[in-house]
Amino acid sequence: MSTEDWLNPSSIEEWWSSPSQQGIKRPYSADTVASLRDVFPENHHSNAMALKLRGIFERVQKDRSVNLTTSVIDPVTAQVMAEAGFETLYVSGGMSANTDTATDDPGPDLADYTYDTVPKKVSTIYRSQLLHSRTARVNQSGKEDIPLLPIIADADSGHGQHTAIMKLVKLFVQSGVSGFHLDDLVSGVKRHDGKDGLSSVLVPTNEYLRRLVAAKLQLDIMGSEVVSIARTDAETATHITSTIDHRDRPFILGATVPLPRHFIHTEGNSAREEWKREAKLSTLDEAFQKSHPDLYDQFISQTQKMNVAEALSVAHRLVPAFYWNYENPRTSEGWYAFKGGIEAALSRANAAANISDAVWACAHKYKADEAQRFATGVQEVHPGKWMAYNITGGFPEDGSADEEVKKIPSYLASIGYVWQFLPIAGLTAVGHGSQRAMKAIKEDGLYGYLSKVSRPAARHADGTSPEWWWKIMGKLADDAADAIGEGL
Ligand SMILES: C[C@](O)(C(=O)O)[C@H](CC(=O)O)C(=O)O
Ligand SMILES: [Mg+2]
Repeated sequence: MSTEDWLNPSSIEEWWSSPSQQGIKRPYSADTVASLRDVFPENHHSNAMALKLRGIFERVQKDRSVNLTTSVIDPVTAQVMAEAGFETLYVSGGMSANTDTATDDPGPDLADYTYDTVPKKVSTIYRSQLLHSRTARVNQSGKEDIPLLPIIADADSGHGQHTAIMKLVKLFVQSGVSGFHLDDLVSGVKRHDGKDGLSSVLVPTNEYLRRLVAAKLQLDIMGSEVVSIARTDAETATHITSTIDHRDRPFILGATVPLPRHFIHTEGNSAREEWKREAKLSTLDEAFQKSHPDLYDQFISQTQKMNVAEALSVAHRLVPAFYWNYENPRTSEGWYAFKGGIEAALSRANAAANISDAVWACAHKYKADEAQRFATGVQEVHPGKWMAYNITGGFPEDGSADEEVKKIPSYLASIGYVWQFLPIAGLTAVGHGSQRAMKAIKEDGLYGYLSKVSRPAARHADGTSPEWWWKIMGKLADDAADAIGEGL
C-alpha cells in the first residue's frame, strides 16, 4: 500500500466496509484515524494470523463444530498442540502471572504485572511457531504445513486508562497475536475467595465501552485485523465504581430498610453479611415495584434512560416517603453494591457488541442454562455475533459428572459459541507431563529418562526431543552458516 492510500480516509472507509470490518460501528471518523497514523503503511504478521482466526470462527459458526483450546505457557507445548490438531492457542494473564512476568515476579492472577507481560509471552510463542514452521519446511520432512496457530491473548482491564490500553494493543499487534480480550473489571482488586462478599468490581458500562473503543481505535490506526473480544465479568460482580450510567441501573443495589449505620462502619465478614440481610438490598426498580405496584408503569415510563440518581428523584416526586438508598451500602473504597448475574452480563455484552468482534461473559463455573440464556440474548440483538466461552472447572473430582462433561463442548458449539477455552489447563498439563517425567527419572535415573522420557518424545518428534532439535533446527543454522561462508 502506498503512503498516499494509507493516509487517505476514503481507503480507510473502504477497508471498514470489507467483510471482516463491516460489523463494527465506530464512534470516530476515518479522518481521525488517518490523522493518528504514522506516515509509513503498517502490515504486521498479526494481520494474516487474525484473518486466519476470523476464517476459523466463520467456519466453526457455520458448521457448529467444536473449537476448543487451552492456555499455553511455553513454546514446546504450543508445538505439541499444533501437532495434536488444535486450531488456536490461548495466552492467559493468570497463567503468565503464575509462572513468569515481564518483571520476573510471579504471583496470583491480579493483573498487577506490567503490561508488556502477556504481549511478550505471545511474541515468544508466536516466533517459536514461525521457527518450527520454517525448520519443517527447510527440512522437507513432509510436515511443511505445520500450522501456525492463531493466538488469543488476555488484555485484562487494559492495564491503565485509554492511552495505556492503546499502547498495550500496539504491543499485541506487533507480537503476532490474532485476538485479545479486554474486560470491565477494576484492575487488581478481584478476590478469588469472595471474602467480605467481594468477588469482582466493575467499571460503569460507559467506561467499559471507552476501553473497547480505545482498543479498536488503536487497531484501526495500525490497519489491524486483530480480533477484539469484549469480556464482561458482570456475572460474578458484586460491586461497581460508579452509578453514572443508566444502563447499569437495573443492577445497582440499595437498602430498602433504613439502618442507623452505613455499611462502612461494619467490621468483619459476619457483621457485613448481617448488615446486608437487614438492609434488604434490592434494585431501585424492584423496590419501587414492590412498594408501589400501582405507580410502577408510570415510574418506568418517566425514567427511561435515567440513571439511579435521576430515577430516584422521579420516585420521590411520585411518592415522597419512598425509601431506597444506594449510598448506605457503599464500601470504604466508595464502590456501590451490584447485582451480578447473567442478565447484567448480557446487558454489557449487547452494549459492547457493536464495537467488538466477539463477546464473552466470563463464567467461573459452568452453568448450561446461563450459557444458553447468554447465547440467545446476544443472538436476538446481534444475530451472528461471535461468542466465546471459558470453562474453568468446578466439576466434581469423583467423576460423577463425567458423562455430562463429555457433552459440554458440543452443546456449547450447538448454541453458537465459536471459541471455547480452558484457561488454566496449560499449566495443569505442563505440571502433569513434568510430574510423570520427573518421577521416572527420579526412580530409574538415566534409564528412566531414556525409556520413559526421551524415546517416547523422539517418536513423536514434537520438539521435546533432543534429536529433533539437532537434526532439524540445527540444519537451519548450518544452512545460514554455509550461505555466510560462500564466495568470500
Ligand atoms: C481467563 C483468565 O482471565 C486468565 O487469566 O486465564 C482468568 C482465569 C482464572 O482466574 O481462572 C479469569 O477467569 O479471570
Ligand atoms: Mg486473566
